[in-house]
Amino acid sequence: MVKIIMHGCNGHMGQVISGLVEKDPDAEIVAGIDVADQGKNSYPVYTNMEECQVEADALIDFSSAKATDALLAYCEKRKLPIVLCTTGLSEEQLAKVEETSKNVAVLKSANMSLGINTLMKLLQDAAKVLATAGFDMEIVEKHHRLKLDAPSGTALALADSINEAMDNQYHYIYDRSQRREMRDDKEIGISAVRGGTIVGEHEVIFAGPDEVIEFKHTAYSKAVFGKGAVEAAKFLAGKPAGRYDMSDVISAK
Ligand SMILES: NC(=O)C1=CN([C@@H]2O[C@H](COP(=O)(O)OP(=O)(O)OC[C@H]3O[C@@H](n4cnc5c(N)ncnc54)[C@H](OP(=O)(O)O)[C@@H]3O)[C@@H](O)[C@H]2O)C=CC1
Ligand SMILES: O=C(O)C1=N[C@H](C(=O)O)C[C@H](O)C1
Repeated sequence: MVKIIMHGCNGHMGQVISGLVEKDPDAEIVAGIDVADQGKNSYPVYTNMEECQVEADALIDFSSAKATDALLAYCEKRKLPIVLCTTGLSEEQLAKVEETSKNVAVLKSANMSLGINTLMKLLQDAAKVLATAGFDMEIVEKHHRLKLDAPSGTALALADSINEAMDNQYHYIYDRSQRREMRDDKEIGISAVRGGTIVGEHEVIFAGPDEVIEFKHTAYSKAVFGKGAVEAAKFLAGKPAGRYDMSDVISAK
């Protein structure tokens, strides 16, 4: 039985995971942490992270980048493996994630779904052929009106995956509204759409002379992220310090 602390337990993803774990005989949420105790969880909820000293095997985080610094320090101090799913982290926070992973197991992934993590690999192969042949690459992401960060962490991760396969020759363009020049060969354009209740859509467009190839992933429910996060917590329990990602979880299955 894997014992989990749910950070951001009152939020949309915190509630999805609470529901999934209730039906899972191999996992249990032993405590939640959030800014308030709204009385909607069956486990104890702490509003002061430091006061939560409940024994656990892993912590799952879906909260806010504002909480990330304190959360990393808390998990490092407690030697508590952390599944970090919050997006919108700053460069400084990304460096802190690397530092923390020297002392405790950290699995950071902007998208916990099997589909997106498979797409990342497919895109590397596609880019090696198509970008090398001069195709332009653009990413368009669409999310619900409540999403705070843009572009999505997933859009950035997809771009990074492509860029890594292309020896990091590309730079990212987020806004063309002030530009009066043609697109350059080494850019990946990233555009964000926000509206309604769209769970999450990512399109990667390879546009070449007289032909276009599009890869598209659509999440139809937040459960795809929740399932991945619970699997990640089970995988991470008992792991030594280090940086992990969803490809480690998928290949261990
Ligand atoms: N990696 C992945 O697969 C996915 C990542 N995400 C990311 O996860 C994050 C959360 O998403 P979602 O659940 O939809 O967002 P919500 O806003 O619904 O939930 C976030 C929760 O965290 C709480 N919170 C805010 N600040 C703190 C803090 N300092 N300490 C503790 N809790 C805090 C919020 O409280 P309050 O409402 O009072 O502010 C809220 O209860 C986002 O960054 C999102 O992009 C989302 C889906 C999938
Ligand atoms: O905020 C969300 O909802 C999501 N955020 C993640 C991101 O920023 O990529 C993952 C998913 O697309 C949903």
